[in-house]
Amino acid sequence: GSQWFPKSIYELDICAKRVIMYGAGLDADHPGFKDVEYRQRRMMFADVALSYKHGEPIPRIEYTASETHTWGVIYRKLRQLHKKHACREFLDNFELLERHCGYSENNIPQLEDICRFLKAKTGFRVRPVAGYLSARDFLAGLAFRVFFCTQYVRHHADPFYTPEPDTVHELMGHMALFAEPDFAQFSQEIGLASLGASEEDLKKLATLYFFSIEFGLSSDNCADTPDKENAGEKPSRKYKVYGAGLLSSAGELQHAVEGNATIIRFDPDRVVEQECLITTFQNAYFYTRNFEEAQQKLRMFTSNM
Ligand SMILES: Cc1ccccc1-c1ccccc1CNc1cnc(-c2ccc(C[C@H](N)C(=O)O)cc2)cn1
Ligand SMILES: [Fe+3]
Repeated sequence: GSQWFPKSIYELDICAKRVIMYGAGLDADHPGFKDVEYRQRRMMFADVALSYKHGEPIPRIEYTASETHTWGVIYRKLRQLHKKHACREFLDNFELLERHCGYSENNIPQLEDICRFLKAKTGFRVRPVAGYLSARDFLAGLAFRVFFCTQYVRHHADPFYTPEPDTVHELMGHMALFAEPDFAQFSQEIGLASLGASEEDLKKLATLYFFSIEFGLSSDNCADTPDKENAGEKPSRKYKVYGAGLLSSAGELQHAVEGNATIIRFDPDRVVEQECLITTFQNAYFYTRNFEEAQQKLRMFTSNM
């Protein structure tokens, strides 16, 4: 029969319980796997997420000294890289998070405070999630301007790249741009297109999400965007970053914009052919001029789906 999808924001409670991987990176080779204390801590976070219902305030977490230390190490490193490589919209909204939501190197912000801030800015909400949802359930949230967020902190063993999303990724990567109207609209339209979509179309939309919201680059706000004349000179700083998976990983961020990564124009017909790598750096990244352009190309693509 036809695919079920949530008809109201309250039915996201059903999606949130359909966790498919509690510890995507917690298989045998993940540093957290052997750490019993870490695994027990993860179970506490899962309980909070599974008992959350839409409309309730998000429970505040008392983070440990170890979690806060890991956060601080990453925060200081990422903020240096953000200043060089993050797009203007990200930087402007991140400053608001520092001013209004308790963002600092000594404090892991609370989802409840961020939720109130985003609701006032673009109507976006966040809600806790225990781990990976299916692409269908995850994208359905975006249709209602709801973003499922993990609340646990990555294991301290490798702070600059972790194979699974954690709260550092959500807070340092995703939150700032959900305060940006054009980005919020683009995100919601991916979600709307996913409601009731066929498995084939859903996979395409998840890949478009992946290479934009998670790993996207933009070229509009670069002082020295390349033109023909200086083609032969040293590679100028051509791209800025808006993808959360890059903005939360010091390792992959430097790989994408300081290494010699493959960077291709964001054209949906080409993007959907690219394989999404879940536990390593991507083979290629896609850039758009700006969110307006990405929005137009997405609409063209989904109207022909
Ligand atoms: C493969 C999959 C499983 C479950 C649900 C959806 C999918 C799926 C289907 C199609 C396209 C992409 C996906 C997976 N989507 C994603 C989205 N985000 C991540 C991801 C994002 C950030 C991070 C953390 C980052 N590396 C860091 O170190 O900060 C780690 C993983 C990984 N996969
Ligand atoms: Fe993410």
